[in-house]
Amino acid sequence: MFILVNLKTYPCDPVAVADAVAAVDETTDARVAVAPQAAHLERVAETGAETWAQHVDPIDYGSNTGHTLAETAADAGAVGTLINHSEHRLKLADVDGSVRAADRAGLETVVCANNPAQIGAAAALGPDAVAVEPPALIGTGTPVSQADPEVVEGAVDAARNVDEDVAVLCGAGISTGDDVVAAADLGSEGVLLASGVAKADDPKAALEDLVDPL
Ligand SMILES: O=C[C@H](O)COP(=O)(O)O
Repeated sequence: MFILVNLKTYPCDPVAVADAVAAVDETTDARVAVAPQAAHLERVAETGAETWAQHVDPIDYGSNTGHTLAETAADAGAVGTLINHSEHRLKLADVDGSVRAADRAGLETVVCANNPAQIGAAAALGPDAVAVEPPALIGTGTPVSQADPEVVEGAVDAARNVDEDVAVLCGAGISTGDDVVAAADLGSEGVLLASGVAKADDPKAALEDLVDPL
């Protein structure tokens, strides 16, 4: 299982969480990675934790003020990027452009989408993975894998019907090892989560709980 921890703009210490990610990754067969804010990419990558960007823009080198260039994220140590999060929504053409930009820079891609229909569209753009996240469950602590299993199964089917090589993750409310096991049982190859780790009093203990049953 792939466990990708998105730090969003939560007021956590990104280096401390990254240290915990790196340490827990050593103890498990699961793959554990962290996605800090763009300004923290380099410091986080220096911990040795697998580091992802939260976003890259559909641009190339040039006159693009205030944007995130995929190559710059890669230079800072990112090995992958989220694209089209519910909290950073893109037009379909821009999702496509961001996937192309990430490919150009050698970044792995996870395109997020709200529901199975959008997952099918996202999978058609050829990312490495898609992640289904019902917006209503994000940040609630109610795990999509246990509260809305149909959406995860639907996403797995939708992606498989388009491109069997695109992995499917799920996210929203995931915070325990039981939630991760439930996601795996539904056909998900990973989970995308944030508050369960970024807002935890002890992020390392939260990560240990996530991987414990794997
Ligand atoms: O990117 C992560 C997702 O939005 C899930 O967030 P959450 O784990 O706080 O529900």
